Amino acid sequence: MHIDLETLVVTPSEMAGIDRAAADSGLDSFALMERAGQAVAAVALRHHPGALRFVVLAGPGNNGGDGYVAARALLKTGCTVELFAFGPPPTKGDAGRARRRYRGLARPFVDYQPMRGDVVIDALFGAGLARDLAEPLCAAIERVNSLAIPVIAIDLPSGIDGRTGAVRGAAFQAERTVTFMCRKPGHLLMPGRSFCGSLEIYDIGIPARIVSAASHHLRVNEPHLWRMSLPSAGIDAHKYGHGHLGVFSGGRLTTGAARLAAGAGLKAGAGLVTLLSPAEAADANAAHVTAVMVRQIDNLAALRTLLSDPRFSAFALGPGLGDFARARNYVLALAESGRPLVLDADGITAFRDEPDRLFHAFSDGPIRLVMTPHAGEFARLFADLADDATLSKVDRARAAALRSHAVIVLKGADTVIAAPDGRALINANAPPWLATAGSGDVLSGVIAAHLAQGMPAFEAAAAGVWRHGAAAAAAGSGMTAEDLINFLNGFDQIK
Ligand SMILES: NC(=O)C1=CN([C@@H]2O[C@H](COP(=O)(O)OP(=O)(O)OC[C@H]3O[C@@H](n4cnc5c(N)ncnc54)[C@H](OP(=O)(O)O)[C@@H]3O)[C@@H](O)[C@H]2O)[C@@H](O)CC1
Ligand SMILES: Nc1ncnc2c1ncn2[C@@H]1O[C@H](COP(=O)(O)OP(=O)(O)O)[C@@H](O)[C@H]1O
Ligand SMILES: [K+]
Repeated sequence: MHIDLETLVVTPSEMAGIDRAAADSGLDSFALMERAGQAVAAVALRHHPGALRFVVLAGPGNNGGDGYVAARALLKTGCTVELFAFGPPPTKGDAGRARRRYRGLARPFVDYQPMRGDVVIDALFGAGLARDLAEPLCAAIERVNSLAIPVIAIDLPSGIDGRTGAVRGAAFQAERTVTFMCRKPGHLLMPGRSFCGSLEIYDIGIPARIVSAASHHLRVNEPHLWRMSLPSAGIDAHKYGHGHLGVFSGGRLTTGAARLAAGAGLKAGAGLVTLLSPAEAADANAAHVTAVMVRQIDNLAALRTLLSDPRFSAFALGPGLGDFARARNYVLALAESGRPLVLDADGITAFRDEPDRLFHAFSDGPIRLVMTPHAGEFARLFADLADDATLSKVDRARAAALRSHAVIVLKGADTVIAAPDGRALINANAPPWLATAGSGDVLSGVIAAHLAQGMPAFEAAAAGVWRHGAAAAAAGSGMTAEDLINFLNGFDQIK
């Protein structure tokens, strides 16, 4: 069986379990450290063959142990190497052994004076970072950062929490980070990701089955995880075979957001898309669309009539909607109808005073609600989860999915997609220019188009987030939300 470590993400505590399982299976743990440190030395030499001196900053644990191995390997090649030890130098275990085999000088950390021309090997803390860094460490790290000294971080830039991606006091702004076996959440979640520089994942020889057995369904969002759920376009395809998506429009002055979602839905593959518009905005909508249709829906009775047409296969509600009472009534009617729904923006905010009513409405049967909040909208429905500083973004999205019986797309530079069954993905293909007015509306439309075509909710959301990021990358900086729609690729072009 092929085990895919490429997309797997393991937390530091899972990694510690993997370490133990590897040792229990008879693997030589010192050999793992040796390979880790050697890999770091090789990376340092490959990228900085002309360094004036390599400065290894070694901590008291196994991250430090990797640093002693790297220092020994670099010394052997004739480089200038200086090692500064923070805290009590390791005496026991693999790190103690690595320290004893290093024959160079180990000076106290406080003696380190950063100089231009240094290349720092950051071996202070990795997976074992347990608390905020104290002041002398923070000051030293900030000094290295301010001099723009290249830093090669071992496992994680010291100061980055591997579980949450948070900065614990201060962190090295690494040029590159060398990690082992697979990525950790701190490499992908913000702000951690922005401190890692380019990431190299090195296989130090822990069997894949041991790594995957200890992990808990967290992965990087990549097409092969959902490609098999994509709708296929047969030669005899009919437009209704690709579903009919209904997108609810806001009032007279706020119709643009729904039109972005509707346009994106059509481009993303829905067979038909209809804007469901209040009377006051129907003309404005009709004047602006061509392939997208417009239908007037002014009240619950009209919506119920529409829902009696079984060809409407999914809905998107929220972008630019405005009227919260209307939003709640419509959402509850949609829940009753059993149709899948993407709930975004005002559709989410509409339930801020009674989130349980929303969750209850979708609590039975297969998952058919996808919510796409940014952090602010998330806090409106899940205030306790948003306020709990001990939770990572993954923990938050997972807990919210479980509570709401919905797929949660918690947006941002590091969008997390989570399902009630615990599956979670971190998205990593979105360029920063995706943060532009209306791009969230486009995302709602793409995900809703996938639902309309019958994709399961988690895969629909994951594929939507990825296609959205890929479209932004293809559109390039300076794009607008309208441009983004035009750069959505067909399913057959997803590599
Ligand atoms: N998993 C694997 O298979 C492999 C893992 N490998 C490597 O092991 C690394 C994990 O090693 P690790 O568990 O020893 O933790 P590590 O990051 O060295 O830190 C722990 C030390 O730091 C200290 N400390 C913590 N926070 C602190 C703070 N704020 N301020 C000051 N001190 C603080 C803490 O002290 P304590 O909390 O006990 O007081 C303890 O002494 C991993 O990142 C990878 O590089 C490789 O060798 C290959 C195989
Ligand atoms: N720094 C960033 N890098 C990449 N993508 C981002 C960044 N910030 C936000 N995004 C993405 O941009 C979109 C913004 O959506 P949203 O917050 O709803 O804005 P709007 O309401 O203007 O559409 C989301 O898909 C989000 O994941
Ligand atoms: K480190």
